[in-house]
Amino acid sequence: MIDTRQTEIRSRVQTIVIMVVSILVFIALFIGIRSYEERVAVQAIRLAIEHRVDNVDYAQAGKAKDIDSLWAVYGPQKELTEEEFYRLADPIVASHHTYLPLFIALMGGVLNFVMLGMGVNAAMRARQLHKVLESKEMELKRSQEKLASVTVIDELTGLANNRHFHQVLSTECRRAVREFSPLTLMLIEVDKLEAEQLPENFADQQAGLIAEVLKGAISRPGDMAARIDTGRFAMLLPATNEQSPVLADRLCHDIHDIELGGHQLSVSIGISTLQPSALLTAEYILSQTEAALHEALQSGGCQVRAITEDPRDIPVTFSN
Ligand SMILES: Nc1nc2c(ncn2[C@@H]2O[C@H](COP(=O)(O)OP(=O)(O)OP(=O)(O)O)[C@@H](O)[C@H]2O)c(=O)[nH]1
Repeated sequence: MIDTRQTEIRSRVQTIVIMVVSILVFIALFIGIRSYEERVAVQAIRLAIEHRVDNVDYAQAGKAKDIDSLWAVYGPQKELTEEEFYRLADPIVASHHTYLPLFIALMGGVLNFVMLGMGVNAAMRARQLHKVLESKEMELKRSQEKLASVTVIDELTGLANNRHFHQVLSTECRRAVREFSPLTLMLIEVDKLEAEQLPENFADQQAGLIAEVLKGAISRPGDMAARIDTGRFAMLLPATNEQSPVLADRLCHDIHDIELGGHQLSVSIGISTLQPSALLTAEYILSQTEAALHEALQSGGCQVRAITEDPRDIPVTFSN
């Protein structure tokens, strides 16, 4: 999120600092030129007086920066009265004064007004831009949320993601009951490795390899492989009968054959094949399969546990 307040405060402070600095620069210029003019006038007066006064302390007179200090040098000579001195000095001073310092001061004032206007204008435009940006950010956020809600693919593995899996699971449960067909669900969990430190990205690479095995294992229309958590996968197999543990065993072995970074991969699998009945809901088949997986994990991992119903045990069907 953009911090509008901070940016506004910063630009205001910048404008004020620039204005203060420029005012100081113009004051320095004004004073500098005034004193330069005065020094030039002083030198002119010194030259004008020197041919009228004897025993002048030239070193002191050369150092005089303004008219009064020049008079302090000539005054003690008593050869010039103060009135005479200033009568001589005033026209010289007047002829050396220009309107340049005044012009600079005026320019400084005008420039500062212009800068103030530009600063105010820039602040207003910045505020407008921030408003536009904020609304665009909101739009982007809404689009991202919308996109996330329609995304069905797990980015890491290319399998279905957790949300999509749960949507399809509910649909398939209802379809299985309506079409009087068995439904198989497999939950596959990565076994914990007995290693102190695993290579970087190990978990991601492991997930990728397992996903490849799962994708390669199924070919029937309607089959679905999904990654539903960091180290957890699911296979949803519609119209798949109680022979399904054969497939689970095969997967378990195939994954165990894979080596990654010197470690042999290992998974535990819980599988359940349920026949169509009033019990067949997403929650029920998930809980059955979870229980089977839990047993496989509790038994030391790298194995399959199955809960399968025989079609002959389920006498009733219904449609929903
Ligand atoms: N849904 C589904 N189930 C499968 C698939 N492959 C195997 N199975 C299940 O695993 C069981 C044993 O598989 P296999 O040893 O390959 O025997 P199969 O009966 O020849 O399997 P198919 O060639 O897929 O008919 C099958 O009876 C199915 O229950 C598959 O691609 N999709």
